Amino acid sequence: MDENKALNSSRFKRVCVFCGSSSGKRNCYRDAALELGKELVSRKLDLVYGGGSVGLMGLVSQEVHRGGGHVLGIIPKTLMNKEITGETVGEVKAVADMHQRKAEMARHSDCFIALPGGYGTLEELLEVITWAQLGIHDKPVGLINVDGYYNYLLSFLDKAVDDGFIKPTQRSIIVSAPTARELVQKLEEYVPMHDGVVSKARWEAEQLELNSSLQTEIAR
Ligand SMILES: C/C(=C\CNc1ncnc2c1ncn2[C@@H]1O[C@H](COP(=O)(O)O)[C@@H](O)[C@H]1O)CO
Repeated sequence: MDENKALNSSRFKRVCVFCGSSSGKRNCYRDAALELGKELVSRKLDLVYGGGSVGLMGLVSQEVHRGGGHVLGIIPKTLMNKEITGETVGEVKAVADMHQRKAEMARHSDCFIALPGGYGTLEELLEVITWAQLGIHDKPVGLINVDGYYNYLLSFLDKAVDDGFIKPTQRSIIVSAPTARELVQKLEEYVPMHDGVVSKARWEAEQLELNSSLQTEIAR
């Protein structure tokens, strides 16, 4: 198959990106954010992210927006102050709090990608892995291990498997690769495991309920 055809026929439509609200101290992190933005554009994939223009979040979102992709930023009302998150490109969706934000980011996406980041990125990444482990969703989850940034996290997960806290089958929920291109390709090929304990249908119904009460709250 020719490469352009392969790039245009993704199993995904919308990709959720978790990444630093800072840019980090090394150029490789900024370069990786821009490269991910370009990769999404080349595959005609839309972006869902935490909103705002700070740090790597700003770089990815601006790159996708510049390339003509749709950008959806999901921001809690308390973070909507431009002094905190900066200007957001594309569509902005306001939510009540951080919990609603994560649920909405997940609901609007077909897969998840983490770039380097800090506590916020780790928390978002680990939550969607936990949801996959429970069977709440079966969307692929991956991280871009830019210049070995996540080596310690990946080693820690191996230690958790060795010591019996993570099942070997569940270790494979998280996919990693050094570049955006390699990671997206791996996510395209990812086959979800099915030994979760919670019904996906029930979770989706709960999200719908939460969403309608949220709309009422925001409208007030
Ligand atoms: C606290 C600071 C800026 C806050 N601005 C943010 N704007 C939008 N989204 C944010 C912000 N901070 C965190 N997030 C979410 O968490 C992830 C980034 O957190 P990290 O700790 O920087 O890794 C990101 O994916 C957002 O969804 C001033 O630094």
